[in-house]
Amino acid sequence: MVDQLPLLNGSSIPAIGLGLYKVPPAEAARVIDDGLAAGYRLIDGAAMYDNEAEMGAAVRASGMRDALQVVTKFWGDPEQSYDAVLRDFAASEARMGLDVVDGYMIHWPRAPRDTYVETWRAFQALRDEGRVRWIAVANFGADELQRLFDETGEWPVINQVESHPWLPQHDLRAFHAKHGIVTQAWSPLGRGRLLDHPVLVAIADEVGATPAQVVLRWHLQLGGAAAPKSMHASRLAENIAPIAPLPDEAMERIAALESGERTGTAPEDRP
Ligand SMILES: NC(=O)C1=CN([C@@H]2O[C@H](COP(=O)(O)OP(=O)(O)OC[C@H]3O[C@@H](n4cnc5c(N)ncnc54)[C@H](OP(=O)(O)O)[C@@H]3O)[C@@H](O)[C@H]2O)C=CC1
Ligand SMILES: O=C(O)C(=O)[C@@H](O)[C@H](O)C(=O)CO
Repeated sequence: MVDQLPLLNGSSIPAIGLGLYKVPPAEAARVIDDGLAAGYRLIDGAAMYDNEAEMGAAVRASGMRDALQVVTKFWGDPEQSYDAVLRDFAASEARMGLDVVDGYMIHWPRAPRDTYVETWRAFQALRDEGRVRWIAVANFGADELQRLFDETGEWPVINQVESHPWLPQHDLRAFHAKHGIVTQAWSPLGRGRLLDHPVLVAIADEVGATPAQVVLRWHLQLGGAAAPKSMHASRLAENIAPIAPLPDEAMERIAALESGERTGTAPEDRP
């Protein structure tokens, strides 16, 4: 059983979810079926991933709808506004064919447009109408989160941000923890690029696990969630299989890998 992390709205999410970025539409049903068989109960989709219809169809066909949390995201380009949210959400809803969407996220703050607060108000309206269970954001900084709260009185339940041993995001994690926001890591495996790092390979060898399992265990021990992606059934199972807690000295060796290196787009590069 995967750990559950409490959300500010009183519900919870599984600490490990299934990422769908770059899963081709024709492969999405198979990947989701493999994921559900392995134990995933949260699916991290987005309008931008071009596989929402297949995600919705796989969930409807699974016979497990009530046990699953289906997440999608508002891309916000070419327009990020109150009306654009209502329009894009209706399109996502129609593609997925689900009665309710569990989680809806603002994909990027797009801070130079200065429309993320009105965007958040549209998210609140969708939640209040019962079309979404919980509302969240991705790629927000602490100042942007604070402004959402100051102007609307509500924190997002999750901020999904790039995080892995090269980019642990300690300051942002501390801000989240102070306000009860869950940190959910995207590209939690550094897009697979850090899995052959000698330190991770050595720790994996010492604890009898794989480098991916060590990295995902590190995320859990930081108190956060993660949404790794894989096209392979064996890796999907590997990534969700629990391993024993890492000793403090292993956590310290992983902490020393911090370099600030990103494997994906920085928020300021998505204006
Ligand atoms: N909110 C946002 O802006 C963003 C959100 N995301 C979300 O985060 C999810 C995960 O991020 P993503 O960028 O996909 O990167 P990940 O860090 O999850 O890495 C995925 C890569 O690692 C490989 N991999 C996965 N498991 C293993 C394993 N056990 N051993 C070896 N290699 C492995 C995969 O290969 P293979 O598939 O061949 O197994 C793939 O190449 C996305 O799918 C998406 O849902 C991602 C980016 C931005
Ligand atoms: O996967 C996502 O959700 C994204 O937004 C990514 O495409 C992200 O923009 C990125 O890192 C592309 O390299």
